[in-house]
Amino acid sequence: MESSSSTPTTWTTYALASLATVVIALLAKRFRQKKLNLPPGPKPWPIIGNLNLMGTLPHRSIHQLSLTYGPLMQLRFGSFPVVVGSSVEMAKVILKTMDVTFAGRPKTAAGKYTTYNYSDITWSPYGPYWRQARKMCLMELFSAKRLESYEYIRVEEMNSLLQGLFKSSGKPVLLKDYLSTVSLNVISRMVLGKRYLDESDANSIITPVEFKKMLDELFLLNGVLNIGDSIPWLDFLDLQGYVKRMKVLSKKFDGFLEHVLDEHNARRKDEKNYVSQDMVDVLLDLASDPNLEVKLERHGVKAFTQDLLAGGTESSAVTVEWAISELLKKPELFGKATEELDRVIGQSRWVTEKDIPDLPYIEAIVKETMRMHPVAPMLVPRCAREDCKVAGYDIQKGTRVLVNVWTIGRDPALWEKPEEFYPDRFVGKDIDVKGHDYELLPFGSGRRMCPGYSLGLKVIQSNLANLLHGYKWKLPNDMKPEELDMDEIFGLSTPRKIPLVAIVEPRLPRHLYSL
Ligand code: HEM
Repeated sequence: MESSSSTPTTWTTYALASLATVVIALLAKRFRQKKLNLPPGPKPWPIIGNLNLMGTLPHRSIHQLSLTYGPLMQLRFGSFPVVVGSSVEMAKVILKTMDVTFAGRPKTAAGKYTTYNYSDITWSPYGPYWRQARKMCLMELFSAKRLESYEYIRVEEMNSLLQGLFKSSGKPVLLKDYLSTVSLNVISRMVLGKRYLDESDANSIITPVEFKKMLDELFLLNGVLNIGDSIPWLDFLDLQGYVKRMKVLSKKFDGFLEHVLDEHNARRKDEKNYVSQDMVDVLLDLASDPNLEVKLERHGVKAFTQDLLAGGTESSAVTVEWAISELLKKPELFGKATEELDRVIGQSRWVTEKDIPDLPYIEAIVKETMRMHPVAPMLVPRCAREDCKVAGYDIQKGTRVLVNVWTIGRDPALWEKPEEFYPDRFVGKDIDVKGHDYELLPFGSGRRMCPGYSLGLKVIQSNLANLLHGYKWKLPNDMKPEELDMDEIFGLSTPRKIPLVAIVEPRLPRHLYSL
């Protein structure tokens, strides 16, 4: 009897106790959140957060918002807080003072599906695997010695660009095609040991056109705002169809990379006095090293290889195309560049990489192009690895962190007439692009800074210098400079929306073009 009469009381007690616990937990959470001093930002909508405020060019939408909410702003993309730094001071805090805290990368569908489940360098989380990858970049892949040893490749490929343009003199040319062929061939020969994607190679399993399309798709898919990344419970619907495209793309890349690794492994096995000749060889050597701190698996070698091919191809071509476009809009600047080239180099030879430090105006054009058209306008997203405070505001662990270098490049407090393409602003100024001048960060800064920046810069500077040294440039069909469209499209890189078409005429003695 006693037990039966006490049962309902016990249940009621349990139920009340549980309810009280839930209420206390909810109140505690609310109380904790209330106490958080989050950076200012627009009020988020339920479910979508602030995604409704993002236009087709998110860096521009975010720029507009930062004019209202200030240099440290918090947005919400679906379920995730996103903090944006938009000033030199904030860039310095995020990329230098608190670099270790913000050295993570968010988990995205692109990282999962297109980079072998985050096994590449760009999307791998901060930790021993990524640290080892960066060490390899520093010591093996991009050491000054190795880059110098590949100079002959860069020269040969640039020569074929200059020759190709000579053959098309007087006719409209699609500059980007020429530029991405050079970049692709340079990086392909350095990383894979040969052009691989040579039209004339009967064994080639992929055409250059197809491969460039794959790289364009990779850059686009790595830069898009995929709804499933922001609203995980909608992920399975793949509303924009991006995940499907990622899976198709990764299959294509994998087929190609498998072929590359098989060929390299065969040579390692068959050649008597085998020595490593290219970056894939170096990666395979490292993968077979038993003393490596963290094992590098076959899929890791493929992921790194793809990263290097992608990082090395698109960005340099995009930057040179923007530079020539800006000059065509302000043709009087061609004269300043050629005056310097004629004075320093003369009319009897081409420009070499070693000449670049003697060509401050060319360097200034490159910097000005990177200020106005940074390839990655908000760098690559980072992720807070722990709760922390920036400028007195609370930033929660897992927050995605962007640095809007596009906004910094347009800050009127830093740049006079920021909308104007004016390379002279850099002449005689001690500002470089190597990650310590926070007003100009096209390669980022800190631990996650672009490891390929010195290669990228070499290709951009020497290609641009020779394009200006060797050719006169004009717009086709008597197009006026003001009619040249300067719209961009957003992805992981930010190229011209309408590729540049221009007409070139040689400006050096003819015999120099038989390269
Ligand atoms: C114009 C040329 C280039 C530009 C403007 C550029 C820009 C960038 C930027 C902005 C980042 C992100 C930095 C950050 O998160 O703070 C990055 C990362 C990276 N870049 Fe580049 N890049 C260029 C060329 C290259 C080249 C030539 C390679 C390799 C061949 C390369 C490989 C990478 C890799 C692997 C990362 C990821 C680094 C990490 O997460 O630790 N890039 N690049």
